[in-house]
Amino acid sequence: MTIQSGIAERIMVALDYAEAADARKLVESLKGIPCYMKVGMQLFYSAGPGFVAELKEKGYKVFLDLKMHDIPNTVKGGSESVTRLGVDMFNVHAAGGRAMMEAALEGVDKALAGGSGVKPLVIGVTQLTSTSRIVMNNEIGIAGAVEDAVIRYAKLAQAAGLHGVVASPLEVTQLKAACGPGFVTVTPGIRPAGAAIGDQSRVMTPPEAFAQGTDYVVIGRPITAAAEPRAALEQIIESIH
Ligand SMILES: O=c1ccn([C@@H]2O[C@H](COP(=O)(O)O)[C@@H](O)[C@H]2O)c(=O)[nH]1
Repeated sequence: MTIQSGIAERIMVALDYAEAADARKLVESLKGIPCYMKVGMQLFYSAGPGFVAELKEKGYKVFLDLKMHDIPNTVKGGSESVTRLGVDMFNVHAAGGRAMMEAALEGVDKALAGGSGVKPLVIGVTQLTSTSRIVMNNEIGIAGAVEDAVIRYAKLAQAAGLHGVVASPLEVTQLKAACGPGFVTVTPGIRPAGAAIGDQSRVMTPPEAFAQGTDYVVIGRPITAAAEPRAALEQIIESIH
């Protein structure tokens, strides 16, 4: 099939594997499809920066999804280090507060001043897509609707100078209205019709998510757990047209 690169470039494939060899096999099976690759904590903690370098050598854009959340000085140092890896995007928890997010941007600037060439997008995590209203209200202790909490976090992230947020596609319309169309939305919680929802809570199908105006969708298991991952990704791309 002909791959429409415009859409493929906005699909982030979550390489959630324990072994670099398994992630490598998946990447090989998707060869020629210009998707974004997402490296999360499972793969990064086992395979390390070397795997990010491999993906960059293969020409992929890389979202390093480590969701930093610590005191500002530590997040500044972490951000400096991941910027040096040459990632195109990384994230920090907006719940860490404005000073912490500003420190992340300072870390990026420090790495760039030291000669790292790529300026990554720095994205704030709002409410995880596995969090339902009941969990947020009764366990985490944040009152009100999830959308309201997401918008509050997003405005804080924007005030700190971040480029966008991770949220569910259900909040994209409100996010774009509150923060402007240029504020980047990265949306996991994507499930093709009929796919198992698993531990996700706030979900939409790929065409629905793009219809909301999201910039990027993050898709893991519907691709990685499919019998034929390449065919699964191709079907998702096809469904969006
Ligand atoms: O709120 C969030 C933030 C990050 N994720 C990550 O996205 C993928 C989703 O994988 P699926 O298998 O498609 O559920 C995964 O790597 C998460 O760590 C998220 O789901 N929600």
